[in-house]
Amino acid sequence: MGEGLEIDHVSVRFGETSAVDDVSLTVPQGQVLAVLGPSGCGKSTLLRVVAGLQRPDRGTVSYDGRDVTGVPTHRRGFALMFQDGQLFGHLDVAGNVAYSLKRQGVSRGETHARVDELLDLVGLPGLGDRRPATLSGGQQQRVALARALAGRPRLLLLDEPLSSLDRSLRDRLGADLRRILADSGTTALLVTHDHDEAFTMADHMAVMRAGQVVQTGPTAQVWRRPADPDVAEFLGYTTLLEGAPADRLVPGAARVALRPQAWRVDPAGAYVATVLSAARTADGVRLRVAVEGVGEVDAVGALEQVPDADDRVRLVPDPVGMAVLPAG
Ligand SMILES: Nc1ncnc2c1ncn2[C@@H]1O[C@H](COP(=O)(O)OP(=O)(O)OP(=O)(O)O)[C@@H](O)[C@H]1O
Repeated sequence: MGEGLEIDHVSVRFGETSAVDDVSLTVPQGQVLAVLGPSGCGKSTLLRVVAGLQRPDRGTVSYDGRDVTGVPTHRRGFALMFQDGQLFGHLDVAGNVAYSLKRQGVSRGETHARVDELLDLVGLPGLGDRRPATLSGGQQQRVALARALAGRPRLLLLDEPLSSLDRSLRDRLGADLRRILADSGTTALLVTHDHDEAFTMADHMAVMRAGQVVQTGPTAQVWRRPADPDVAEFLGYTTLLEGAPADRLVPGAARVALRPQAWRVDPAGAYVATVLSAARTADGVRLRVAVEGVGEVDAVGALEQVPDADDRVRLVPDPVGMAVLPAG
């Protein structure tokens, strides 16, 4: 049995609802696994089982080969971090970070040094005497991470840690958290409904649907090779091509999923299309077009040239926005 977390055939029922249905997953020592799925798929329940806050009806949770299914939360050596940080407002930043160290009976001097080290790690040196209310949302999440890491947990459990932040901050902090977890060698399980959050923070991904795990693998691999159309749609692919159009785009492929970025308006493009609709977005123009010999797809263009419905445009396909799916 390997080192790290092992979830083995875990099921949880609430009355008629099968919240978690025979889920098995492993998170090897030092790895970050994101469990990605829509609201209600059972990911929070699964996280609660791992944390020891929910007893499974079936199955076991083990760490480093030891069954911890019956071990109380505070004796598992795991730490939790939630979407809204949940810092103690009456304590300053240092007091928040030191919280678990005090409870563990760590000496004052050692606590002081560890708090400084953790505030450095999360990019907030010197902010120890600030109150949480005087920090930005992103800074508060960094403090929450420092607090979670303080007791050197063998496993960090993260429940949508970035979802209360705005988009640009989310991307930046996500990349920072990934680096911090890697630098500290932390083993982590992240649950989220946001594919960007999963992608920025984790090396490996498990996609859940209706209580079950439907795909696992390295994040880039799941991204490039979604198991089925539902997974593809959940990952942000907006169109599915099957049969001849798929084969025309990617020779030999039976099904191809496309992101809007898979087609770019370009006068030099080899494909001819009729514009069905066009809308301005912050990143450019988003089009729905009917491509000759392919079908209806989304496309992107530059804001300088917003076409009208029924206009003819030329398009260049971009493989980066395409994923080949197994035949259905
Ligand atoms: N304590 C409970 N009692 C009854 N049903 C519950 C309970 N907790 C969760 N459920 C149900 O179990 C299913 C899975 O819920 P869960 O919260 O794990 O999903 P989720 O993917 O985390 O969703 P969200 O992202 O919205 O939190 C849902 O159908 C939910 O209604």
